[in-house]
Amino acid sequence: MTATHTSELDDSFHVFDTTLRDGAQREGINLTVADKLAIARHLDDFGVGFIEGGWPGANPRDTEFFARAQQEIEFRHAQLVAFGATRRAGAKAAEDPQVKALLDSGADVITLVAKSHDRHVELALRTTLDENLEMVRDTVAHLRAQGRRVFVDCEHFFDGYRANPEYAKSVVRAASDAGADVVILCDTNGGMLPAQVQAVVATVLADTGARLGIHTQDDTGCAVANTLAAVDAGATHVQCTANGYGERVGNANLFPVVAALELKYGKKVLPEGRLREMTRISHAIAEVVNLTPSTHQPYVGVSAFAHKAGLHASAIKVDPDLYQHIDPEQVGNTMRMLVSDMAGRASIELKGKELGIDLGGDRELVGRVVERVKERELKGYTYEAADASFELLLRTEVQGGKPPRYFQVESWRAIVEDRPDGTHANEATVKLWAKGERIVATAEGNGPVNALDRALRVALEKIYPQLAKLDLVDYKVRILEGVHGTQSTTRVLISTTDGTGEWSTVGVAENVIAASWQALEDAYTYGLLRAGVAPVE
Ligand SMILES: CC(=O)SCCNC(=O)CCNC(=O)[C@H](O)C(C)(C)COP(=O)(O)OP(=O)(O)OC[C@H]1O[C@@H](n2cnc3c(N)ncnc32)[C@H](O)[C@@H]1OP(=O)(O)O
Ligand SMILES: CC(=O)C(=O)O
Repeated sequence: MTATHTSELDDSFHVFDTTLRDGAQREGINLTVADKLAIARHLDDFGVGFIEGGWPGANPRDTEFFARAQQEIEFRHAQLVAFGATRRAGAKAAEDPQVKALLDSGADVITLVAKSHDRHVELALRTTLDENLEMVRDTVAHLRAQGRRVFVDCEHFFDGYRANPEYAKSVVRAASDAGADVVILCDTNGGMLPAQVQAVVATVLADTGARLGIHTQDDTGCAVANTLAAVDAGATHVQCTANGYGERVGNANLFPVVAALELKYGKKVLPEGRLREMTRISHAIAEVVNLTPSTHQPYVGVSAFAHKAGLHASAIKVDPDLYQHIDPEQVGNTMRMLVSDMAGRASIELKGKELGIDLGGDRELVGRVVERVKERELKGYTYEAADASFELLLRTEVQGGKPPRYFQVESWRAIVEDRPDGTHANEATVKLWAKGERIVATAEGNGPVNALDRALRVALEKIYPQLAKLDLVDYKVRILEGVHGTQSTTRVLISTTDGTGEWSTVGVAENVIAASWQALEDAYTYGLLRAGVAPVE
């Protein structure tokens, strides 16, 4: 059995996470037992009350997960939940191997999925409506007799309620009367809207008196709203998944649901201080499932508190609350200023502050930076995606037009040789001056940009050994429509890391190699600045 539940939260409201069961049903997610254990630790750390770990007996991985989770994880907040179905028609729960596997999992809490839509009973289960009610009663009673706490997920509840409300409610009553602690109304096909959910939950609560929970899928884009509508109607148990992972388009996203409950409803659903860990935990789970975190996810996305419009920035300068619905720190996120051609003076001042560069309230200087950004963005540069190039531009203006410089390029050249056997040789030569020395370096690479990058490194590494730590981690090219009709320009964005941080730089030119060179030069210059190397005079 799982470790004793030690959370300071009471039982009157449940945050139930099903990332490891329904979340794992998302296309593209394929979790190992080690992944599941890692996610369970993150969810427990976040402070959810219940973690549905999977369907023991359905596959060896889920069976192993339950065995190992109970041995290896000391749950501080959550209780582990096993998921399975009601017994088969015409059999006894006590003799059903699937039900036995749920007990064998050792989980103290078991969620049973039950049919509550008459058509599903007849077509999918191929049994009678009465026998389905008996399957629910028998399975719940058997698990209760074995000392387990039971939740019942009423599959397709809302569609079933529309078709046959009395039957759908009779399934809720059967579960509750047999000893289920919570009966969860599921929008399995995800087709509901908030007003419908709210009305049905309120009626079922009034008519059955059962403790109700809510489980929503996001097929209408309303899973979070539907979950909150159910809470408004009296549901006291919400089933969600981290980052909204789940079957088809996904489930109700745990993070906005919990944030809304804590910050908008004033309900204490997490242990003290855990909400501030939400952004970190969302990203950590994305890392484990190997999916890039959505930048625009509410509350936890990197863009959730990123401000681009100049008018917004000018008000934020006075008070950040004027353009933010909460203080980002409440959920462990941070406010960011984006610099682009939509920026005004206030955006630049706030960005300067964020970068630790004192603009000293110099209106003329700030105005010059605004103009320069707008002028360069018109040519195709983009500074919201190239933070390091913006910082170099800002420092250049602060120093009266003198850029931070570590080397002076005399010339560069890249050659691509097409060979008769269809292969290509790429070679680049860079000639530059650094600390009074003229350096000529040549290198080969797997493409002309890679050859240039290597030649630049060869040229500079002896003088600046700090560059050895730098790695180019991303390279993006985009062809931009020409300002004057058919002529087009190329924009290159490069991301670089030194192992402790990452920065992006931009280059724009008619020629992709020239654009890449600009972005490379900025990347290396910024890397040296970050390493604390003093620019040469
Ligand atoms: C809405 C949801 O997301 S519910 C969660 C669904 N999750 C999954 O299905 C993932 C894990 N599932 C599996 O590994 C497999 O489907 C298993 C092991 C559970 C079952 O596999 P199989 O025995 O080969 O059956 P299969 O998947 O083809 O069909 C499911 C069976 O369960 C029956 N069933 C479906 N729902 C229920 C229910 N609530 N209560 C009892 N039986 C049910 C079906 O009628 C069908 O019975 P049949 O074999 O007599 O036709
Ligand atoms: C139980 C469940 O996952 C559903 O009905 O959607």
